[in-house]
Amino acid sequence: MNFHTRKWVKPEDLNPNGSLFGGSLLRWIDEEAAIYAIVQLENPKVVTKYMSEINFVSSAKQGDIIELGITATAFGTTSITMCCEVRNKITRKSILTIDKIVFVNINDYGDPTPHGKTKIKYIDEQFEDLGN
Ligand SMILES: CCCCCCCCCCCCCCCC(=O)SCCNC(=O)CCNC(=O)[C@H](O)C(C)(C)COP(=O)(O)OP(=O)(O)OC[C@H]1O[C@@H](n2cnc3c(N)ncnc32)[C@H](O)[C@@H]1OP(=O)(O)O
Repeated sequence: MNFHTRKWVKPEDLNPNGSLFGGSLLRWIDEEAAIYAIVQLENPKVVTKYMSEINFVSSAKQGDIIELGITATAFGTTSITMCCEVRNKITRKSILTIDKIVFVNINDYGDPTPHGKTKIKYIDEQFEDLGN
C-alpha cells in the first residue's frame, strides 16, 4: 500500500480528550478515497457508496504526523473497492483500518455507469500515457 497523503494533527482536529477526532479522520479518508477513485476511474464524478467496519486501532495526538494509505482491491462494473490504513508516519503504528470502501462511478444524472477499468493504474503508467 502506498501512503500518499500526510497530515499534521493540529489543535482544531482534536476531540475533548485531546486526541484526534474520529470525524476529522473520516473526512480526510473520504476525500483521499475520492481522489484515488477519480484518478483510477478517470472520471471526476464518483460517489461514496459503502464503508465497512472502521477499526480505530490507536489514537493520534496533537503534533503527530499521520499518513493515509488507500489501495484498490477490486474493480466492478460501475464500482471500485478500496481498503485503507492510517498510521503514524514516524512510528508506523497503525491508527485506523477500513477493509472495504466502495465508490460508484456515475454519469451526469447521478446514475451508476460502467467505468471500463479492471486493474490499478500506477502513477508512472499515467505519465507514460501523457508522454505518448
Ligand atoms: C483528475 C480530475 C480532477 C477532478 C477534480 C474534481 C474534484 C472534485 C472532487 C469531488 C469528489 C466527490 C467525492 C464525493 C464523495 C461523497 O461525499 S459522495 C456523497 C455520499 N454518497 C452519496 O450521496 C451516494 C448516494 N447513493 C446513490 O446515489 C446511489 O446509491 C448510487 C451510488 C448512485 C448507486 O445507485 P444504486 O441504484 O444503488 O446502484 P446499483 O446499480 O445497485 O450498484 C452500483 C454499484 O454499487 C455496488 N453496491 C451497491 N450497494 C452496495 C453495498 N451496500 N456495498 C458494496 N457495494 C455496493 C454494486 O455492486 C454496483 O457495483 P458494480 O457491480 O456495478 O461494480
